[in-house]
Amino acid sequence: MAKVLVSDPIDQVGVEILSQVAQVDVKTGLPPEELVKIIPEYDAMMLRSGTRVTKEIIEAATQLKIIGRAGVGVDNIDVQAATRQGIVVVNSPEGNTIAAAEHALAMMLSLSRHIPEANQSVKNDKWERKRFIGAEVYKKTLGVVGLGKIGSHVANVAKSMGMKLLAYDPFISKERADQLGCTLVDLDLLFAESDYITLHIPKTKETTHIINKESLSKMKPNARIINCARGGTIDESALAEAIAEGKIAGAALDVFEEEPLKESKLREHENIILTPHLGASTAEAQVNVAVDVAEQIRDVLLGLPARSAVNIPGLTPDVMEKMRPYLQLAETLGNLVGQLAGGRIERLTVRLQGELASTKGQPIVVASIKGLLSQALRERVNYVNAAIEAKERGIRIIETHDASIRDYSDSLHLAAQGSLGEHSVTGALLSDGEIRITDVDGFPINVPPSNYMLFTVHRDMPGIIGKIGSLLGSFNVNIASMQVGRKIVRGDAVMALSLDDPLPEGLLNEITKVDGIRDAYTVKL
Ligand SMILES: NC(=O)C1=CN([C@@H]2O[C@H](COP(=O)(O)OP(=O)(O)OC[C@H]3O[C@@H](n4cnc5c(N)ncnc54)[C@H](O)[C@@H]3O)[C@@H](O)[C@H]2O)C=CC1
Ligand SMILES: O=C(O)CCC(=O)C(=O)O
Repeated sequence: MAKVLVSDPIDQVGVEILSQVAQVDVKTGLPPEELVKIIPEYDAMMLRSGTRVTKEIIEAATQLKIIGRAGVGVDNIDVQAATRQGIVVVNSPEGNTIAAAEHALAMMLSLSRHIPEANQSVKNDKWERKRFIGAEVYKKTLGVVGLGKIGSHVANVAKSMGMKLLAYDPFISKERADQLGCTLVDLDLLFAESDYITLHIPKTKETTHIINKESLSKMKPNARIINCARGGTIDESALAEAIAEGKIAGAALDVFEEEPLKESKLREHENIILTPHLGASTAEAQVNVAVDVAEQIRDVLLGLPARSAVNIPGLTPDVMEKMRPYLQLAETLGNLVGQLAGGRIERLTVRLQGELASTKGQPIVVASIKGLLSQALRERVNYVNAAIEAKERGIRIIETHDASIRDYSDSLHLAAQGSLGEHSVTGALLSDGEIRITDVDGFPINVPPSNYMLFTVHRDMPGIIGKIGSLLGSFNVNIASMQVGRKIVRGDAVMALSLDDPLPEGLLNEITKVDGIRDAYTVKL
């Protein structure tokens, strides 16, 4: 039975889903050295933001097939290392959207009305009504940085509270911003005009310290900043300094450069509100993300696709479902051409032909590479790491589309340059989804792929086929089917044989000695 490690607290419903297919061990708060020790036992891992899945942990995870992040951000996982090792990383892109948006809105109102300090004051037996004069958000300007799922919900609610909305997001169209009632502006204008600035961006190279000493100096003295997105997007010492000097009015932070927050000047100011990464911490969101991610882990352990994989570009379940027969075709042809071309492949050309030419090529290319590398890497190559493995091996991948080639209504042509020279194969799908190899090295044939195959290039002359048949028979190798393809009579021809048994050692050499045989290749599909 598969084993799943749950390394952060997740809702019980997630554990129940995982338990349908696996033994589930809930071990939270493990130190990294302990995690490295136990991770080799596990097939899957499920976590929130509390566990850091480092390269070291991934390299020790020899059985791991999937890492599930019960939440949005995967910045606590070394996704690159996981990809390299063929481990699928999934998340829950929408399960906690509302929770995080509502937390940001709660932070904005708490900042405006001094709720945390007023609460503390009453609990300290005081009644300080004059001390806590607040500000209304009505008719104030909210600058939303990052107009994705959470930013959009914040904008929607803020609009209904009568706020004016500015937004900065270089990847969002003006139409989408208009729909949300936001005016798209550049960052400097957003900083200069906003009374409230709320961040809803991932942490990237571009967004690291997007709020810094310089940007803080552009803000209004009454500006208040809210960050319920990612730590590291704000330069925390510059922020503490700006607030200490009265350059801006306050900040509310849920996320930090380092979590848990260590010694920090942020703690010193009354007009800074701090929460311990609670954006997703609602009962509803925790059920949503636990179900979403546990279902994906269950599916992957059952051999089904994951719906929100962050490291299988282009291969969403929809695409997988629609393209499955073509992906199978591509894998088979990749495997075949890889063996014909020998090891040390330098180049793979993938040509989508006929009606297939209008299809997005990337999934088919990835599947072809997976097939190509499958002899060398076996189960270590999958849809996650195929492209990266090819790149690291220096294999040039060329994708072309040609709608004018219509031998079959659609077909796939793969050519590979390897240590045995340049070889090509073409294949198509029959109406029942069966795969046919329709061309080898330019010779037309029509054979289904089979476990063991023998291909020969020979002179088209009487007697050759019989000789090969007898030779195979003398070694007790049974022929399941045989096809010959030629371009011209008595020129060169290709013979494709499906065999019930693998070729015994030495037989291939005997075959190449037969008069008229130019080349012979044995292939295992
Ligand atoms: N505090 C918490 O507990 C939670 C935090 N989050 C975090 O909130 C953030 C937003 O999440 P979602 O809205 O779900 O993500 P999303 O992917 O839907 O939206 C992110 C938006 O940021 C934009 N963006 C990317 N680079 C940008 C840049 N340089 N400048 C401006 N905009 C940029 C993208 O175009 C996108 O529209 C993420 O970092 C996520 O990890 C999410 C849930 C809970
Ligand atoms: O799991 C959590 O509580 C953190 C959620 C979060 O930050 C995210 O989903 O990006």
